Amino acid sequence: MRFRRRNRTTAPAADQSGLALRYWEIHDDRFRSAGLVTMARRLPTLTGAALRLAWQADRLDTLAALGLNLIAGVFTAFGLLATTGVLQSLFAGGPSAARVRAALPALILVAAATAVRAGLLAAAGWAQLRLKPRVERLAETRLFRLTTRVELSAFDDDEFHNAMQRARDSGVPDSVTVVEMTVNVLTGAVGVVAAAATLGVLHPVLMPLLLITALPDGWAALRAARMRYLAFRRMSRARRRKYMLSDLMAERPPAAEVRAFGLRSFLLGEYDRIADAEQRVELDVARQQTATRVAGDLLTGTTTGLVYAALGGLLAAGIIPLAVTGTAVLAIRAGQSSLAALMQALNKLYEAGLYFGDYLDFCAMARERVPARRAPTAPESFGRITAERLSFTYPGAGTPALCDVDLTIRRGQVIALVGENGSGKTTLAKLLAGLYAPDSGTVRWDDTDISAIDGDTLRERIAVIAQDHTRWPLTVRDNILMGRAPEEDRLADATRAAGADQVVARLPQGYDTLLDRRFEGGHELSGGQWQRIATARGFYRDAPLMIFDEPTSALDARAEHALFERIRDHAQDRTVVLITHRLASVRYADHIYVLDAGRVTEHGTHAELIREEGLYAQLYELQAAAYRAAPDLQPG
Ligand SMILES: Nc1ncnc2c1ncn2[C@@H]1O[C@H](COP(=O)(O)OP(=O)(O)OP(=O)(O)O)[C@@H](O)[C@H]1O
Repeated sequence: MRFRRRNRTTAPAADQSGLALRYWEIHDDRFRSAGLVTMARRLPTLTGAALRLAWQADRLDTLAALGLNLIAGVFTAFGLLATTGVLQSLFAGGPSAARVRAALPALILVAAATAVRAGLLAAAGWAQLRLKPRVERLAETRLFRLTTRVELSAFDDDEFHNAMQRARDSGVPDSVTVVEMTVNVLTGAVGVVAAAATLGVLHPVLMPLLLITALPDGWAALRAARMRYLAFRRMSRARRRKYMLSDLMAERPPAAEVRAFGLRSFLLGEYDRIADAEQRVELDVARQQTATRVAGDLLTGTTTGLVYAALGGLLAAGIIPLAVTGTAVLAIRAGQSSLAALMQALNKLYEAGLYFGDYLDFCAMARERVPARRAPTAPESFGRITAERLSFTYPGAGTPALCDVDLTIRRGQVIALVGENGSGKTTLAKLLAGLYAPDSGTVRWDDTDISAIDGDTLRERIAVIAQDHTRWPLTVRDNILMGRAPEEDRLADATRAAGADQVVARLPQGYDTLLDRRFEGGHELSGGQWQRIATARGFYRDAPLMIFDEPTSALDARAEHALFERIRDHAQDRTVVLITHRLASVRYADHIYVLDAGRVTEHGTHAELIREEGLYAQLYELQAAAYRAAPDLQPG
């Protein structure tokens, strides 16, 4: 089963409940795969996968959970057969005391079988409980191992997000349920087989009667489970939207803007709209489920009545004696309760299997998007980086973000990427950093095509200070080290180079200050202070290629000037790609590339580009004119 591409409709469409759908409500045509027959075919694979997961989580507990349940089943059959001995002795002729005495050995066997069975089931239950947290942890760890390795473009894909959300929401918790229910199905099945075998030994006609009583209930339970799952899938996009809105209303970062822009009623309105749609679907499901359950109960009552009538008929016709009829009633009762447990477990297994199937599908989908490990590692450094005819379109975007871009960077140079908003500078930087793979064209480090080398080792050699850098809710130290080994001297150098030393000096616990106000003792930084910390992170990596994307957008004039000076100093033995709109600082770059609508339209030194009188000259002149416009405000 694979994810099919859904029609990416943005126009409102009507659904079964008459709702006008928005983009987050569009149907998934994979609903058909939740059918009973498809699912029945898939169950062995799913239970196999779940048991493998359990086996990897803990072999001993898996063996104990399965094995002890099986042995307990043998004792169920044994106890039932011993009951026949008790009843036969009790229904035989002679004085009551003698009959009770005769029944005593069989009675002791019944008691012993019941006690052993209870002990075995308790031990199996304990093993199951121990298995639970381990399986869940393993499933979750596997998920995060994949989500942190998949190619970056997966995060631009709505299908990937939907699948990931479902896998996280229900797939992970239900991996445990599938394991648990597989064991319960086995337990129930063993109980049913024990009761059926007992009935078979008593009289062959009795065995099918037991099965007839279970069918209606099983049918109703499976149908109800399928309804719940379909509703869950149908609303998965809406749920994502709802989570997003709840984060906007209850998380710290947007809290100030929610108030400043008076967004409260807008957000609550959107939330209500989605919650209403979700509620309508849920109420609909509740109604259908109740109807199904009532139908199932009616049918179960009827079939049970018929079974007892048949048993009475067999007794009246003298086909089975009274003692056997008594045991048969007990065996049918025991079998029915095992069947009910089996059906309940099968039902939960079916339902959890649907969600666990989503988890497995997501893992398979993510695995396909994990970049292949390549043997060649990235060179330690380079003499020259060349990009040739690079083109790239974001997944689902109509127009390319980059088109036939050529560029050369020599070691030790500062290269500037300049252009208006949306011209493709950040995208080009991400391609140079190996974060996105180009659709066509190549990036080479000397003669090595970076698409042929291991991505992780390549990124080790590159420091990217992103425009939208993450404000990690960690200590200052961890924010700069980013998991690398701590070296106090280098940490101090990097912090100083980024101008973050003044920030750290003012913090109550210095490098150990937690930068998250949501926790006690947490501290918040200003935008510019955060930017200095992010820059220090880049300097600490000490990579041969450094990419600074708008590193001074939040800095004051003095800090901006100082940072550009330091970036130039750093470029002496490293190479810097600088993206900035501050053209006064760009003039000192060794080479400037001007991008316009994803293409390089001009390149050269500052002086050459000014002489060319193209886009760069225009933008530079605009900024310079802004300073010349008020000569009376200029110093001196
Ligand atoms: N993740 C994405 N998915 C789809 N389109 C994107 C994505 N990121 C950027 N784009 C689009 O690609 C184009 C280039 O964006 P990019 O961020 O490279 O521009 P930029 O030159 O860095 O802009 P700015 O100066 O505003 O930072 C834009 O049209 C933008 O809308």
